[in-house]
Amino acid sequence: MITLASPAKVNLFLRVLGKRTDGYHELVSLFQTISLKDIITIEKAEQDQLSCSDPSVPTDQTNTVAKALAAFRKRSHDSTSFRIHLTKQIPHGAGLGGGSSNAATVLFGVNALSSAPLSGQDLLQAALEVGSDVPFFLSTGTALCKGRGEIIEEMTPLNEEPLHIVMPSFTLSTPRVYNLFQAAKCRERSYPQKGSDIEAENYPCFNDLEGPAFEIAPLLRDYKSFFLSQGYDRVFMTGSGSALVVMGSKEPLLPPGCRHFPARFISRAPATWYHTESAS
Ligand SMILES: C[C@](O)(CO)[C@H](O)COP(=O)(O)OP(=O)(O)OC[C@H]1O[C@@H](n2ccc(N)nc2=O)[C@H](O)[C@@H]1O
Ligand SMILES: Nc1ncnc2c1ncn2[C@@H]1O[C@H](COP(=O)(O)OP(=O)(O)OP(=O)(O)O)[C@@H](O)[C@H]1O
Repeated sequence: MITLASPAKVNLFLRVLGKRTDGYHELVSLFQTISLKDIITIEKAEQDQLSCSDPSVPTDQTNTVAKALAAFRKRSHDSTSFRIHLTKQIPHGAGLGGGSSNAATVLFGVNALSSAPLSGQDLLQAALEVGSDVPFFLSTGTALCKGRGEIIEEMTPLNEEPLHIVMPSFTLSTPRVYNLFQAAKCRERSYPQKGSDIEAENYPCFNDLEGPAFEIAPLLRDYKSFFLSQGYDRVFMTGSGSALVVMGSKEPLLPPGCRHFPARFISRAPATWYHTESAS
């Protein structure tokens, strides 16, 4: 049996360039893994069995882990069955990529337990089949991502920064947020075009999806203003929301009903996976 950490991500900046003919949006985003994590155990078994500590997460074929197993088998032609258990701590519908991270972690784990039939490139293709955010989680933790998110420029780790994830009592649907995105309503901002242009201690923090997300959930705009009024200068939504990121070490005062997760940036060494103890 192996036990692996499955970390959340934040999008430190997320620029949406426009809608493509295939329905997806073209992005440029600085992705970073953080210490908030799920724990996944994987072992070989007589038949597939998926269980989860959170009863609100489906354990059928719609679970990203089941999709990852199917994508692995399609390429490896290996029919070994696995018992997989997810201990969830990452809130879902949050823009923290929890389901995507679980899928990448399982791709890494079953490939390792099966003596690595898939190459790194095969794993990336299997990952993209599951979702746009999944390939990033096969990186070492800091990357400038383009395209749907699958064109990954790995970077050296950024400076350690404490942050706070604030999770409202409501979630947001990724397709719904993208559907409301209007490029014309977005403020033009300059952003680094290459990973090598990004400084470890100085990078922009913004999210072009805040406009549509705040339209769906106006409370989120009030929450952002509330944190800015407490003196934080970097407050932004991650992914398609609904979680907000508040950068800084001081613990923020929370609006009623919100949950709070202190976190920090993490990375992994190539050829290993995220350690279960490397997260808070
Ligand atoms: C918002 C982010 O989390 C930023 O990292 C991602 O772009 C979302 O990635 P994800 O959750 O893996 O999304 P997917 O499962 O691939 O796509 C769900 C839906 O989101 C929309 N979608 C997603 C990614 C993208 N680049 N453009 C899109 O328009 C599409 O409507 C798609 O049908
Ligand atoms: N392994 C999984 N973990 C969490 N949710 C899952 C998983 N598999 C399927 N889901 C479903 O996917 C939905 C979105 O979960 P996820 O954690 O990926 O959201 P998210 O934080 O919005 O992610 P993203 O940033 O990738 O859009 C959940 O509401 C849940 O029903």
